Order: sequence, then structure tokens, then C-alpha cells
Amino acid sequence: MSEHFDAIVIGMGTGGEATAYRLLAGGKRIAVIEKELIGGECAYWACIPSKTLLRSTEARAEAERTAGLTRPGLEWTTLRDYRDFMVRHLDDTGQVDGLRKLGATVIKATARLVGPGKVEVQGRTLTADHVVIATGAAPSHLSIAGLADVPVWTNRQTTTLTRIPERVTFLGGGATGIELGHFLTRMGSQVTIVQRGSRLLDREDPALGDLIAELLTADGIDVRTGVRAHTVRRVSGRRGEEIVVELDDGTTVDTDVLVNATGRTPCTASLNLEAVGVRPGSRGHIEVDENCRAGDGLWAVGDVTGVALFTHVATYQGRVVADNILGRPRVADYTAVPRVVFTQPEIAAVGLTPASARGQGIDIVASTLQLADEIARPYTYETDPYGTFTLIADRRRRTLVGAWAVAPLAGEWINTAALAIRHHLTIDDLADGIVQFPSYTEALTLAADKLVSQLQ
Ligand SMILES: Cc1cc2nc3c(=O)[nH]c(=O)nc-3n(C[C@H](O)[C@H](O)[C@H](O)COP(=O)(O)OP(=O)(O)OC[C@H]3O[C@@H](n4cnc5c(N)ncnc54)[C@H](O)[C@@H]3O)c2cc1C
Ligand SMILES: NC(=O)c1ccc[n+]([C@@H]2O[C@H](COP(=O)([O-])OP(=O)(O)OC[C@H]3O[C@@H](n4cnc5c(N)ncnc54)[C@H](O)[C@@H]3O)[C@@H](O)[C@H]2O)c1
Repeated sequence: MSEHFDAIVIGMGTGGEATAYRLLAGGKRIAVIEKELIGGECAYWACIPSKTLLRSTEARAEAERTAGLTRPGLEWTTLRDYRDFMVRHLDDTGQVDGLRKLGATVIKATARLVGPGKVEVQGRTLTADHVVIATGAAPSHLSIAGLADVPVWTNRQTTTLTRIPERVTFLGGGATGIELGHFLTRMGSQVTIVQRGSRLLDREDPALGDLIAELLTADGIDVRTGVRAHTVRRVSGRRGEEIVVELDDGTTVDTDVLVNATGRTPCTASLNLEAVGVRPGSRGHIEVDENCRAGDGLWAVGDVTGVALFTHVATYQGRVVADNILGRPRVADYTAVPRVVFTQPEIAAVGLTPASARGQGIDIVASTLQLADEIARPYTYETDPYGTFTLIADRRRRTLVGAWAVAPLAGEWINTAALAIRHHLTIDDLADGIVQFPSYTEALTLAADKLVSQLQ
């Protein structure tokens, strides 16, 4: 017997949850299907544990840079227990019960499409007016000789670790490698980051990549850019079993733990997409239109769409899809999605990079501030003040198109720049702002003011 629903959500990470809760609030009868834990990657193995772990190392380093404070102790076992609490001890009973109380049918198993509006799970066939795919992404496959013979960690083993390894090597210098590498170096591990691209965070402004490499190197990380691992071997060394990573510049890295942080690929293999006539795009993603629609009565949200692999984007798309299903037509607008790497200091970017702006034919004008030379807050905040901020504007329209910062709390105050870009504020609007003194956000007004002068 088939069971019919208004909507079925496949995958209950952030994107699936955002869709499901909004549909439930809108009075829809829904089924949600999750093969692992309701809450998905972010809640258990990504954003939440990584930010929880990083906060203690950040607070300790901040104390060292604050007048009158000395280095506080850091108890790994207490931090580890708090991390376990924050990831709900990898138990989603509360989430399952909560959804059931709201009226959802919750199924913990792998779902498979068997036709338009038809989903097979645990031998049952469910039908629905709408099917929402929210199956996320998984670590990309690595092709390196010898890899099958050595243990390779992903973000999952790294964020759930119980012991701090002596030596850790990250393949990949994106947000995952930088955040988790930064945490581990501050916990005493000897960390190496092997980055194929010529810079860390290679989709950002090159100036940002250079700055981060300097900061991470100063923190003790061995940053190797423009190189690739071609072979890995397990050997018996002085300290017992170890892994030797051979790089294509002729150098090697000896390590205890090897982490694949080379990016993520959308999860579609288990879905049987052919049944609904969908072929994954070039990056393995499900292509969606401006409403996040992948076909008739078929929608996709989150990492599986390959749009921008962030929790806030998955949540946003979930709201867009739910509103469309609820009969409130809504278009997704990805202008000014903030991108923050939670190191200390934080690395934050939003909008276009200078290269992407030029690629769109925009004549740009930029202003870079060394914050300690320009505003008071860095001095009241820390004894060794630090921070760089760049604002990028469209010369002709005078609107803001991009910004980045490497500075304390940048992940918070970059959101003001995000709002300004999203709502097409001009540099004149920003320069006319009255901003709390002393705050890091003052940099935004000051940089805008400098751009106004530059354009006179
Ligand atoms: C280390 C790390 C740190 C991160 N930190 C941040 C951060 O600080 N901020 C931020 O914005 N983003 C961060 N991200 C990115 C963020 O985790 C993802 O963008 C987000 O989790 C995507 O949510 P999602 O719902 O699309 O997918 P997921 O959370 O991956 O959920 C997909 C779900 O679908 C389930 N599923 C898959 N196939 C099926 C099937 N056939 N049937 C049933 N269920 C299925 C999976 O089990 C999974 O639970 C981080 C990522 C990593 C790796
Ligand atoms: N704070 C956050 O919001 C946060 C934190 C972590 C991850 N994420 C998101 O999760 C997604 C995955 O992050 P990620 O850092 O794993 O991937 P990524 O794609 O952002 O970065 C991977 C990096 O690895 C490099 N690389 C690829 N193949 C390589 C190889 N064989 N050897 C060495 N380097 C190689 C690439 O040049 C790239 O710079 C991203 O979209 C990211 O934005 C977000």
C-alpha cells in the first residue's frame, strides 16, 4: 500500500530541517527520511564541533593578548566533553521526537526515487505532491598511490577525535584544513597543510591567501602551497607506525594522521535520479532553477545543489523551497553570501573578489585599511593590535560589491558589509553612517569614506 504526503524530504541536515519545519508550520503533511542523524553534517561533524573546539583555543590566545591577563589553562578532557555535549553525543532522539510531535512521519533509512513523486524506503513506497532532495555532500574522492593502505581521516574523525595526535597532515587548504589545522596546532600537534592551489583559500582574493599563510606559519603550521601528494606509504619509524606523504616537488612529510580536506562532492549516488529524469551537473550536483526547483514537483536544497556549501545557504534554500510549496512564490538570490573561516583572528569575506568583479566587467575601486593604524578598537581590544580590511566598490555605480577582513570578530561585523552589498548601498550611504565608537565596524565607514575621496 502506498502512503501519500504533501511533501517528502530526503536528507535531514540543515537544508532538510529548514524545509521540513517551515512546511510543518504551514500545516503540510510531510514525511522526512534520514539515513544517519537528523541534523546532518553541520550539527554533528562539521560547523558545531569545529567551532566549539576552536573557541577554547581562541579564548586562550585572546587572553594572552589582553592587558593584565595571563595564559589560561586548557583542559582537553573538559573541552572534549563539552564538544560531545554540543554534538548531542551523536544521538538524534530529541530531533526525531520533536518532529513526530509536530506531526511529521520520520523514517530513519536510505531513500531512493522510483518515479516522479515516488520514493521507496524500507520496502515501502511513499508518494507526494512534492519531493525535496537535501542529501548534502561528502568528502571528495582522492586518487593517490598507496592511499588504500593507510588510514585516512575526514572531517568526521577530526571533529570527533578523543586524543590529540602528535603530527597531522591535511591535504587541502580550504576552510576545513585551515580551521581544523589551526585548532590542532594550538593544541600542540605538529600540523602540515598541503595545498594543491598556489594559495590557501584559493577562491578568495590572493592577498587574503598570502596573509593567512603568514598567520598560520607564525602559529607553527607548515604551509606547503602549489604542491600535490602523489604517493603515501605506511612505514615503521622511530615512533612506531607512521605515514610518509610524498609530494610532487620532491619533498616528503612524515605524519601520524592524514586528513582528506580536499573538498566535498554532492551526494546523489543512492538516489536513483534516472527515475525522475535528472542528470547530475558537471560537479555531481543537482541543478536547480531560481526557485530551487529541479523538476516538476521536485526540489533540491543545500550542498547537493553545489551553489555554496554553507549551512546558512542550505537554510536559506530550505525556506525558499518551503515558501514555494506553500504557495508563496519565492526566488533565491545569492547576492552577498558571507564566508567566514573561524581561525583567530577570523577570516571573513563577502561578495565579489577583485578578480570575479573584473570578470563581470565591473570597473572596481578598492580601499585597504590596516586597522591598528586607523581605528581605536584594535588597541582597546588587544595589546598587539592587528587586522586588515578591504572594501571593493563599483566605480561607476558607487555601490559596494565585495569586502574581506582578517581581524578579531570579523565574522560578526562582515555581516554589515553583506547587508550593504545585498541592498546595493552606495559608498556615500556607508560613509554617511554613524557607527558605534570604538568598534571594528568603524572600519567600514572609514574605508567607504576613503573610497569617496578617491573618486572625487
Ligand atoms: C569541517 C566543516 C566545518 C564546516 N563549518 C561550517 C560553518 O562553520 N558554517 C557554515 O555555514 N558551514 C560550514 N560547513 C558546511 C556545512 O556543514 C554544510 O554546508 C551543511 O552541513 C550542508 O547541509 P545540507 O543539509 O545540505 O547537508 P548535510 O548536512 O550533509 O545533510 C544531508 C543529509 O542527507 C542524508 N542522506 C544522504 N543521502 C540520503 C538518502 N538517500 N536517504 C536518506 N538520507 C540521506 C545524510 O545522512 C545527511 O544527514 C562546514 C563543513 C565542514 C566539512
Ligand atoms: N567556516 C565555514 O563556513 C566552513 C568550514 C569548513 C568547510 N566549509 C565549507 O565546506 C566545503 C568543503 O570545505 P573544504 O575546505 O573541504 O573544501 P574546499 O573546496 O573549500 O577547499 C579544498 C581545497 O583543497 C585543495 N585541493 C583539492 N585537491 C587537492 C589535493 N589533491 N591535494 C591538495 N589540495 C587539494 C583545493 O585547491 C582547495 O583549495 C566548502 O565549501 C567550505 O566552504 C565551511
